[in-house]
Amino acid sequence: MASMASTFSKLSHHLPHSSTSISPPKTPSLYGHSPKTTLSFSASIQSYATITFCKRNEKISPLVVSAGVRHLTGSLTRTEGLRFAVVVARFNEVVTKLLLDGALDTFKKYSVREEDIDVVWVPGSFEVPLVAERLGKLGKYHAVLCIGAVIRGDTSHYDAVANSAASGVLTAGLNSGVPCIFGVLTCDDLDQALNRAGGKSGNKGSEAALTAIEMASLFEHYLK
Ligand SMILES: Nc1c(NC[C@H](O)[C@H](O)[C@H](O)CO)[nH]c(=O)[nH]c1=O
Ligand SMILES: CC(=O)[C@@H](O)COP(=O)(O)O
Repeated sequence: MASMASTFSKLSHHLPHSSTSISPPKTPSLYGHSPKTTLSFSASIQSYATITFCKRNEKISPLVVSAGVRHLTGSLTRTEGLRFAVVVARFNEVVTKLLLDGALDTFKKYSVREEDIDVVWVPGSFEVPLVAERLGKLGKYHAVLCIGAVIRGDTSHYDAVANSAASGVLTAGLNSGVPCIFGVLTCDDLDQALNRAGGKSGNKGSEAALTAIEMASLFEHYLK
């Protein structure tokens, strides 16, 4: 802590009087997200106050009034005790199985235990939201990851299923109060879908699992 104080106090010589921020130690970055700054303090605050703000693991209410701005972000590394449900649509199973594999690999990589994950299969993406909301309301899970693949056909059926899945998953989260993550592909053809299920455009199931971990952690550690 002494060396932290001296680092900050040295830095403060170079800081303007207005509020500024210091980056925290790097955590694994999310797809499309850069590691975010989570600590902020004013240059006018002396080192003692700075040390107080740096004790990130302390159980302090986020609503405590302080001279520093608190930036709250879910952690990808504090996954102990987090439980997840995954709802997967069987329609276009050749794609959704790959998305699920990607999600499960990611949970494993981030130390989520297998016994803390339940996978629930449903017929199609249209059925995903109802089940997601029920799972959220059970109060057993910190996040519900929704997986599906809607692929355009000849009629407007695609729009009905894709839009229902998207707004339904949003509603499931809002109604249950548990983060419901949208891992449903909406693609023009099978190639596009396979490219996003472990092909050349990555694996969206894996990316959605990262989002689920971050949101679960945010809720568990700061928003309850
Ligand atoms: N066409 C796709 C569907 N259609 C099925 C619906 O999701 C639903 O199961 C049916 O309308 C009965 O309610 N589902 C997908 O996941 N992907 C599609 O491309
Ligand atoms: C979701 C779809 O568009 C597809 O499965 C339905 O195909 P179609 O529009 O040709 O009936």
